[in-house]
Amino acid sequence: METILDVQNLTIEFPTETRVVRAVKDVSFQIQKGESLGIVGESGSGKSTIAFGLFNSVPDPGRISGGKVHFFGGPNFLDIKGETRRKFYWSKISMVFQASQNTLNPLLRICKQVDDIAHAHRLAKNKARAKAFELFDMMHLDGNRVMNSFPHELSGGMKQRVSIGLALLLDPEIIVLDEPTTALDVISQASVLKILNRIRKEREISLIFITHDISVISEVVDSVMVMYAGRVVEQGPAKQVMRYPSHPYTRGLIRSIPPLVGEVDYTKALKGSPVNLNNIPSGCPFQSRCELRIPTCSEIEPPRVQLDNSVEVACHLAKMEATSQG
Ligand SMILES: Nc1ncnc2c1ncn2[C@@H]1O[C@H](COP(=O)(O)OP(=O)(O)OP(=O)(O)O)[C@@H](O)[C@H]1O
Repeated sequence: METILDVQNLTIEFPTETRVVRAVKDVSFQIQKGESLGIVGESGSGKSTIAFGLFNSVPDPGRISGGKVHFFGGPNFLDIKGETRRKFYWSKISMVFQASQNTLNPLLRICKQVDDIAHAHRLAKNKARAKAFELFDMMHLDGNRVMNSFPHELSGGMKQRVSIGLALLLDPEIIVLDEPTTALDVISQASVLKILNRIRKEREISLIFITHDISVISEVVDSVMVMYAGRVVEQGPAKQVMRYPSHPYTRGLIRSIPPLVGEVDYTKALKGSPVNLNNIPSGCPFQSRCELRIPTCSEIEPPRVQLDNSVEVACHLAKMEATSQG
């Protein structure tokens, strides 16, 4: 298997007036060619900041204070600057931003936006348009109608599929999708995910899905990384994590998924709210919401332990269970 992306100990900080907020702490993961990874966690857990980190474009006043990002076994991408870095985007790795349908230029017909991308990357206009037709067709869009439309003439779901189509225009090898389906109804969500999965398989593209909703991606990703307070609390093959979640937070996220039929049981929902990054207690950042906490949880931050099922988890209890079984 070819490693397409290797992220090692990525740490990203936002200095505030009183202290430095560590929005992403020591995050490591790898993606192989054609593989998909889901990054999951509640709002504020650091998911989007990781994506900006991969592109070395963390918004001010943020800064990457540690770690390395290697694409295709190359040098640390965080050391690469200027034009080389810019060219790399879109052609090798591209991103579909949160509410990306709103990032389409409202003043330009879609065909003009295709031309702009072609121009910026020195691609022949007719080739780019032909490719866009092909991609829109794959996204179940009527190419003629879409190409001649202004964004406001398209529905939210169509615009989202156009954005994804545009992200594929230069044949990137990795696409990062930040909440790609949040603005869509359930049917459009399922359809967009199905299409993306098909494209991934056909073209062997690697995908990173970022979402707060674990139910959205559980069926379409190979592996899952669960984030809490900027840390990875559980990470491993999606089937294992979904079937046998080891971290109490992951269990809470899964229990909070509303059933497809019947009443929503609010007693199962995750209790409390995410920890304030300005004021993380010592020990485990999840301790105040954890029903299983033990004294050690308020004293020592749990180290990551590797379980038998290839899952890594940062929880004292999981570590104790693993040790007692092993
Ligand atoms: N521009 C910024 N200035 C200051 N702090 C920031 C900035 N962007 C992010 N942060 C900090 O980083 C934390 C993580 O933000 P991030 O957007 O990565 O979370 P997220 O998990 O993607 O949530 P959401 O789904 O709501 O975007 C925030 O809670 C905030 O403390």
